[in-house]
Amino acid sequence: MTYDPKVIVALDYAEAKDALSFADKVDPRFCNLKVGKELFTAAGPALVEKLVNKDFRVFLDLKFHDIPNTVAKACTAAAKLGVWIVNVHASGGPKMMSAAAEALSFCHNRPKLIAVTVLTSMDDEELKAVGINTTAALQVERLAKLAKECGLDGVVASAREVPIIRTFASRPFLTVTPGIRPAGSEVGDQKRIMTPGEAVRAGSDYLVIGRPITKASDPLEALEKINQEIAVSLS
Ligand SMILES: O=C(O)c1cc(=O)[nH]c(=O)n1[C@@H]1O[C@H](COP(=O)(O)O)[C@@H](O)[C@H]1O
Repeated sequence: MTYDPKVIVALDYAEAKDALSFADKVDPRFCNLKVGKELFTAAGPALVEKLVNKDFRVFLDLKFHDIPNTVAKACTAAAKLGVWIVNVHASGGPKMMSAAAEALSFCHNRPKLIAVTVLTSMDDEELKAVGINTTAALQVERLAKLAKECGLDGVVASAREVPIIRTFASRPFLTVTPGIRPAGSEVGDQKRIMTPGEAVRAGSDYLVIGRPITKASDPLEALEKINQEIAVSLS
């Protein structure tokens, strides 16, 4: 594959048919796709394999967070689907992350393994509510360092934290950033947001974008506009 689109469209649909209808209209040159908990629970591995067979790079976003053995086995099962990226929660700890990385090292067509640091829907106050008395930025820094030490390929964080991550983890360590909101779009439940242009200027490798595309009156036009904003910001 010679193309490397920066957008990962979050296919947060309730049914396989909606996801497939979107995938039928877009070209893998213009976006990657993400299958998350809602769609995977409804449609399962068969849908993931269909998207992979359409030549899309698929990020299977199941955010595994369990004991090391369970997460390692779940990652191995995900690898068998031919996905591009799988993820775990960094707060599952270093033993869990290392077990996942080790399990994947034995897989044919090894997917990239990335760790969610602090969900983009959380701010400092939410962190405090779960007993983490530091800022989201410092917690992202701590967990991203841990993920790197455990041999992961990158992290999920907000684009706001990418410059901090880049001080200790240069490419090819990946920064995958949800919480992307084009200017004027609805913020919804996201807290640590940036526009597509700001995110790529901050150094984000891939931008995870759901509702601003999937809920737009014309999703393809919304994707095209975002791709244009990214191209302008990179030029
Ligand atoms: O791992 C993720 O993809 C993820 C991590 C995170 O911290 N925040 C976050 O929003 N996501 C996912 O990114 C997508 C964002 O969707 P929108 O808020 O609709 O753009 C959703 O599918 C989330 O599950």
